[in-house]
Amino acid sequence: MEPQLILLFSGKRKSGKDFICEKLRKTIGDDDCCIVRLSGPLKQFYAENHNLEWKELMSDGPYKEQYRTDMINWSDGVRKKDPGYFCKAACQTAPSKKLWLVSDIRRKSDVKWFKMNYSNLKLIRISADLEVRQTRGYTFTKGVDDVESECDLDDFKSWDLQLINNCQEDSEKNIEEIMRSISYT
Ligand SMILES: Nc1ncnc2c1ncn2[C@@H]1O[C@H](COP(=O)(O)OP(=O)(O)OP(=O)(O)O)[C@@H](O)[C@H]1O
Repeated sequence: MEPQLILLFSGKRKSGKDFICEKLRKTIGDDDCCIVRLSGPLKQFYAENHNLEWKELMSDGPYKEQYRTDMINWSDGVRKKDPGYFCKAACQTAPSKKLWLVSDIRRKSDVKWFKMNYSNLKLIRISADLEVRQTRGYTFTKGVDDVESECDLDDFKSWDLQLINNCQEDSEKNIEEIMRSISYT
């Protein structure tokens, strides 16, 4: 079964993409929806290639940050040959649910791939103030924050929803707004 609706989430590091997706998943329930992470197959293939612990890479800790730059460069090489490689891999292994929450689109080529392969999409941009992101652990890192994976969608204009996520209250409003804007049976 193909999903009836796919929500694609984008946002700068520590804007709270994962936080919002998890909250939404809990609100909607696992029967109808699941989170799809493009970083899943990317990290899995990177770990296999480099003899690393995949589960550690998937967690939100220092291990992930340690390898972030190299992972970006390595995955850019893969994407050069096939821009949709990680999107395809993530969707092929995603569970069959009515609604997919894709938590980490980063490039115009990700948007393009989903538009080419699925019809019912909503694009959602999450943002948070720099100071707030800093309290969540963000520090500017050269080679991570000034490259395509972090900046390519900064000038993208066709968002269906643009949400500010600075605090708990914002996140609750955001969930309500997303819930109002989606429909599937
Ligand atoms: N509205 C919020 N209220 C409180 N804490 C939040 C909120 N949004 C995010 N956080 C916290 O901020 C941290 C970063 O959030 P999250 O991992 O969702 O960001 P992200 O955009 O997915 O980051 P990355 O791109 O680095 O994976 C987490 O510890 C999360 O719990």
